[in-house]
Amino acid sequence: MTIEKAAAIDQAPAHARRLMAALGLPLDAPGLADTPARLVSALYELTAGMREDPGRHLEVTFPAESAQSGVIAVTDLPFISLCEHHLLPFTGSMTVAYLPSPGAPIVGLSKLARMAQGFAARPQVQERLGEQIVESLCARLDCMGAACQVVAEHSCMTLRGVRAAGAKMTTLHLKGVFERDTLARRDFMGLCRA
Ligand SMILES: Nc1nc2c(ncn2[C@@H]2O[C@H](COP(=O)(O)OP(=O)(O)OP(=O)(O)O)[C@@H](O)[C@H]2O)c(=O)[nH]1
Ligand SMILES: [Zn+2]
Repeated sequence: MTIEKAAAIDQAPAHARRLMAALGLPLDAPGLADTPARLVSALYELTAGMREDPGRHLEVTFPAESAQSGVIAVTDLPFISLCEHHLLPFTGSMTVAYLPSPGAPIVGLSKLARMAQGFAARPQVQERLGEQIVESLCARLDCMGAACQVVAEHSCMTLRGVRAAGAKMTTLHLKGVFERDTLARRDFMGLCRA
């Protein structure tokens, strides 16, 4: 973080306090005294992906054991993101996959999760999140394609507004071989949530 940004974040609890005051919240109540600072701290944590390049996690690779490998996927990957319209969380799970080019290095499994969670830790819409994940895989890895399914519950839609408790959004992004080849797509869809 730059010195300018460090100074700005120091001011943030005072701004949060003004926001709470404008809402008529009882700032003098003992339980709320530290809430402005906690709110800033929580939002800072939930936007950590703004302060990193999530794709850098894909730089840790290993030589492939054999020249021909199949689809590599991580399934049921949990994530927390912030809806950019309301700054309320949306949470769920993802299936993230890529097909390495023959003989190309493969990436450490946890790095797929770190990369995906890094893009999630930004103000997002779900569609962009899935797209950034497949674009990052295709840009950083020697692969024939990448795919990502995201299934999430948006609290802006379940806890407020239309209050559609339990409603979920599903998005699918397919690139390269997953877009062109029905067999690769079928393999991927077999790994995804129904
Ligand atoms: N496509 C898409 N829409 C989203 C996502 N997150 C939130 N939204 C929607 O963004 C829209 C914002 O609409 P607005 O009318 O500006 O906001 P609002 O008045 O709070 O709308 P309501 O939620 O209907 O009360 C809402 O329909 C949200 O459900 C997302 O990841 N993808
Ligand atoms: Zn929202």
